[in-house]
Amino acid sequence: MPEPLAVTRWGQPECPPLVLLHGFLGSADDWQPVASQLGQHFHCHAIDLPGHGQSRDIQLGPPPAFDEVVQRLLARLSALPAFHLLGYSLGGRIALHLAQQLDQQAPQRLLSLTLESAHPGLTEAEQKQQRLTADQQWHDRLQQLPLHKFLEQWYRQGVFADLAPARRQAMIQARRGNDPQALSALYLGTSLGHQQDLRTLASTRPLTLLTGERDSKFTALGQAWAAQYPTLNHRVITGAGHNIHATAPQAFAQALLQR
Ligand SMILES: C=C(O[C@H]1C=C[C@H](C(=O)CCC(=O)O)[C@@H](C(=O)O)[C@@H]1O)C(=O)O
Repeated sequence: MPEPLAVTRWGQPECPPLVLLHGFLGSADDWQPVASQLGQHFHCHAIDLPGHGQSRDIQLGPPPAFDEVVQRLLARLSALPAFHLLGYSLGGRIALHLAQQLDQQAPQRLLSLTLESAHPGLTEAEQKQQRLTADQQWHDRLQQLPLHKFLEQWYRQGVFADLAPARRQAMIQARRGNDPQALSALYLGTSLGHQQDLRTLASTRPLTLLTGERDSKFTALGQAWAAQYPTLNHRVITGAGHNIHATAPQAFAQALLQR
């Protein structure tokens, strides 16, 4: 019996369950800025993904790993008849794969799907290969550099351009407890280069995408996705960047509750 994924629970047990999936380098602790507000409306179940947080020792097989992560999540959530699902960035990409599986197996179990700054998938084989190459290069830096130097480079990527120096340093400090070896399998196994193009989910179920006004890349992705699938509920959060729940927690919680 494989070790279960770690889960942190809070909020009102009598309220509807909300499952939360953090992003790369994160953990259940990442939801702290919005925990109080979400806990008033949901029974929150924040998962630590493989290699992260209290699931640090949970490892995955060779890439691609989306199916394996989805099976681990289904095993961890088997006691929940139905739940709302929220995923941030890498966690949102995993949430898309989980939603696809649930929609095929037991669609009634997924009460709603909300993505925060998550890519729906690449469409061309060449794009996927280029992404796999880029992610391998980031992986190699993660293994070779001191972690704080990796994090300095990581949080200077374009999607994090909104971060003021103090906020960037706080992000870096919050991530310094990670184990680069432990992070490796999830990062490579759930690379965007391995992800399916799951845009069509926006036409088969209610799907909300939140992007930050100051994250031009993912806001543009959301606008293009909504143009192709007008049923996508794309909300742009004013003043926020890629990590909306950290930089605009009030607006994030309000958008989630209004979805
Ligand atoms: C830089 C890009 O993509 C990466 C950025 C965000 C994702 C993530 O999980 C970040 C979590 C955080 O540090 O707050 C990550 C992912 O989805 O795997 C991406 O690799 C980009 O330009 O697409």
